[in-house]
Amino acid sequence: MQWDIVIGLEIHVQLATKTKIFSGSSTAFGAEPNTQASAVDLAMPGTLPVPNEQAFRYAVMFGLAVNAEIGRRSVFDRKNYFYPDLPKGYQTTQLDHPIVGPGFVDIDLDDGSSKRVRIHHAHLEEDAGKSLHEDFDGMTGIDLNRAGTPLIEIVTEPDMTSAEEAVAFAKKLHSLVSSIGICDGDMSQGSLRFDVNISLKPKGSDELGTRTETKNLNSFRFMEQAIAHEVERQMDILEDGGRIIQETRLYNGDRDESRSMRSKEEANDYRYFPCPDLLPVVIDDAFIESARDLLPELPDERKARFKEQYGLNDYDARLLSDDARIAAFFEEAVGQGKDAKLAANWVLGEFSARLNAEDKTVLEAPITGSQLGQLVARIADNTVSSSGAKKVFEALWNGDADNADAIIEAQGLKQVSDTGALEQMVDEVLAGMPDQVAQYQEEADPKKQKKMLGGFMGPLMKASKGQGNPKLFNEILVRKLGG
Ligand SMILES: Nc1ncnc2c1ncn2[C@@H]1O[C@H](COP(=O)(O)OP(=O)(O)OP(=O)(O)O)[C@@H](O)[C@H]1O
Ligand SMILES: [Mg+2]
Ligand SMILES: [Mg+2]
Repeated sequence: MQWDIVIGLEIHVQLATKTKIFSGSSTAFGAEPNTQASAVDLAMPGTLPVPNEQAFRYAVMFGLAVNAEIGRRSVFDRKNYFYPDLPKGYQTTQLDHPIVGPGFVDIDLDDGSSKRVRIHHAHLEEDAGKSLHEDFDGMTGIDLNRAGTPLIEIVTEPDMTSAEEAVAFAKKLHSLVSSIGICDGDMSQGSLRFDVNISLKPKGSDELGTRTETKNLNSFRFMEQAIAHEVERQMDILEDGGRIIQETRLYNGDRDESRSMRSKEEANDYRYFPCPDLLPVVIDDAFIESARDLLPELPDERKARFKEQYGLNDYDARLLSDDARIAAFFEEAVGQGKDAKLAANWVLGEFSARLNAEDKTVLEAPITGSQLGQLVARIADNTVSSSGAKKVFEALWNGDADNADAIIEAQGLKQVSDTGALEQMVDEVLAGMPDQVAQYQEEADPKKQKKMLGGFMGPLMKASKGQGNPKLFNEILVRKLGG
């Protein structure tokens, strides 16, 4: 039997506010456990929550960035459940009146096509605390520093049909929330967490199958693995004539295993009701417009600009525009914008490969965009050959000098582009190879002739101690041999 895969995502995005959503406690990461949880965060009797305006501003910025309607009147509800890291006994969240209504995000796929993923809504809520199992023997530690940290939960429609699409969407969302500055984007600190809802249906069928939800994936790689794992598990069950139980599952990426956390039958009854401590929040036009003013260029807009301004193709433009830091590095390297395609090749090629190999982010790179830009300019104006440029790059990266010109000078990598000198070398080399010259001139097939040119290049490069400009050598050769 052939199956269609159906995927919908719920994404928790930690908002980059300085303080919590309903109190003045700090949200800074890494403090001593339980030093940043106030009486309000723990809902001690007699305390009252005070909404953090910045959290609303960030949520509205997100809504605008995903083309969504903004909820003009959003209401907080209590979602009641019992868990050790939830001291209030309920999570303050939004159910029926979220701050962000329906919107969409367009994703680019590897085959060059693009696809629209609809956002069902996004709501504001507070995070819970954290249970710590590692440092405690026979006990669980509770750290409430995270309790009350503002989140938006983004819920998509079940529009994705493969792990590739789901990961592309997740990456796009990561790029979006980081670019607009509402989230620090640090996945290792849990700033973005993905819940993946997956079901299968017979190929072509209109009816959705029963879904499972795999919770709390915090890396793109685990997300991809968890989807592959769950699709296979469901397929095995369905092909054996079984049925899928709607349940929440946990995936262990280190072991590539998943287990059931709870089924729908044993699911919590959350007893949602409007929070009596918080009034509905009304968002007016002025607030929306001031949030819009804070939005920087969005990745999609940047991509369009890169194509237009620098003449890049769609693929390069996307790779360079998704991450604001890579985009900034590229634009620094491009300088006046003359050699954009070459700069793009170096940023996406040598530079990115080096970052990957050393597991570094752009910000940790030992060279700046303008340093790379100077090297690119020297390649473009023929001062250095492409093989010489690799040596210059290496030296820049290692900090041997802080600019390409100094390295080209110190390592004698300057190409000879003085035509007079090059012509003389060509004359001397050709004089020493009369048989090959005759052979070339007798050859009628231009393709074969072109190949034969290679035979002269070796001796020419040798004669110029590797510093002759190959392009110019080639031009001179063709001219002299042809005439
Ligand atoms: N048949 C299905 N197959 C795959 N995904 C589905 C299917 N039906 C719904 N979904 C997706 O499941 C998600 C449902 O999220 P939603 O927040 O509405 O409910 P929930 O998971 O029951 O609640 P909670 O927030 O408590 O986890 C959405 O992303 C939706 O697109
Ligand atoms: Mg949900
Ligand atoms: Mg869910």
